[in-house]
Amino acid sequence: MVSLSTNPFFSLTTQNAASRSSSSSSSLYSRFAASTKFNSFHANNKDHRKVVCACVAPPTNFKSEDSSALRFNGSSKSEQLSTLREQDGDSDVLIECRDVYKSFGEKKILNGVSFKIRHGEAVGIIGPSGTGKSTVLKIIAGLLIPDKGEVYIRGRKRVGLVSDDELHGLRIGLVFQSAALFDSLTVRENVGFLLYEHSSMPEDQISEVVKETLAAVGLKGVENRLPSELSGGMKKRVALARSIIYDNSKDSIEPEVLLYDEPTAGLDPIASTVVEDLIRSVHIKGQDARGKPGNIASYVVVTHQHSTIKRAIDRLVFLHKGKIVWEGMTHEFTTSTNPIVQQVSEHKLSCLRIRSLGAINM
Ligand SMILES: Nc1ncnc2c1ncn2[C@@H]1O[C@H](COP(=O)(O)OP(=O)(O)OP(=O)(O)O)[C@@H](O)[C@H]1O
Repeated sequence: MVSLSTNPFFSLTTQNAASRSSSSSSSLYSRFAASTKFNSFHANNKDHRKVVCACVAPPTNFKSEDSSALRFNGSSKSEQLSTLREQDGDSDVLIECRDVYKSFGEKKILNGVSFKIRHGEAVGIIGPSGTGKSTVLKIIAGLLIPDKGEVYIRGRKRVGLVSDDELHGLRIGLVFQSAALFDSLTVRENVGFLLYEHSSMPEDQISEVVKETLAAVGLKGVENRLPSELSGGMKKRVALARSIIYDNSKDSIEPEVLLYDEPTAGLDPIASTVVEDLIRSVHIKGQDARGKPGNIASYVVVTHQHSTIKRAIDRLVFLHKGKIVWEGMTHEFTTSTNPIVQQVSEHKLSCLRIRSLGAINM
C-alpha cells in the first residue's frame, strides 16, 4: 500500500482516521482557520486554495466541522490508487510520470512528460519560466490530475487526487517556494502541526521533537516566534523542518519523497547555501539531520539557481515547452551535445537563469 499522508491537508477528506483530539489541536485548527489570510484566500480563490493546501507539512487529519470546505475533491478512496503494475525491474522506482499532459483552459502546459524518481536520488527539474515545473510537482504530489497520462507511486497507478490517508508505504512532502507558514501559529505549532493533529505523542514530547528538528535546520530558540518575526531564510528553514518532522513513536517510519519548489528563491547566496546543504543533509546516508535513521528516500527540487543545482542535485531533468528535452547527471549538463543544453551550458551554468531560455528556438 502507498500513502501520501505527509502531504499537507490531504487528510481533510479523511473522516475516520484516529487523530489527536486534544483541545490544543482543535485550538490550533481554529486559530489557523480563523486567520484573515486563510479565510479570504479560500473565499476568493479556488486555485489558490489548492496551493495553500499543498504548501505545508502534513496534517493528516484535520478534525473540524469546517473541513469540508477545504476538501480537494470527492473522489473515493478506492479511486485513489489502483492497478498494481507488473514488476518490470524498476523495483527502486518510487514515482513515475508516464506521458503526462496538462492544460489550463486553452493553454497547453505539459505535452507528454515521462520520467522516474528512483530510491536515493536527488533530482532537479530545470527549465524556462512557465514551462510547467511547478505543475509537475503538483501532479506528483497528487494536487493536480493529469489530463492524460499516468502517475505511478511505487508501481501503483494513482487515479484522482490524493485525499486519503489510509494509503501507506510512501509519504510525499511538498515544500512551497513561499514557505507558506500559518501566520497565526507559532513556529512550534507550525513545525509540529502533523504531530499535534495526528499523533498520540504527549505535547511535551512533541515540543522536544520540534526543538530537535528545528536544531537540525540550524534554528534555536525560535519556537515561540510567529512567522512574521522571521527572516525569509528562517521561514524556509522552518518550512523544511515542518517537512522532515515525523512521529518517531511509531514502530516503522515510511520513506518519504520531498518535493521542493524553488527552495532558495529570494535568498541571498549565504542563506541559499545553508538551505541547499540542509536539503542534502536531511537525505544523505540514510541519516536525517538529527543523526537518527533517515526517512527521506529521495527528493526533487525545482530551481533556477546554479548553486542549488551544484550543491543539492545529482541528476537533472530539463523541461522545455512542456516536454523533457534532456535528462542526465548534473556534471553531464555542461558536456551534453544536445543543442538546447549547449545553449544553456555555454553560459557555464554560472550565470544560469534559465528564464532567458524562453527565447531559444527548438
Ligand atoms: N491553476 C492554474 N490555472 C491556470 N493556469 C495555471 C495554473 N497553474 C499554473 N498555470 C500556468 O501554467 C504555466 C506553468 O506554470 P508553472 O508554475 O508550472 O511554471 P514553472 O515552470 O514552475 O514557472 P516558474 O519557473 O516561473 O516558477 C504558467 O503559465 C502558469 O500561469
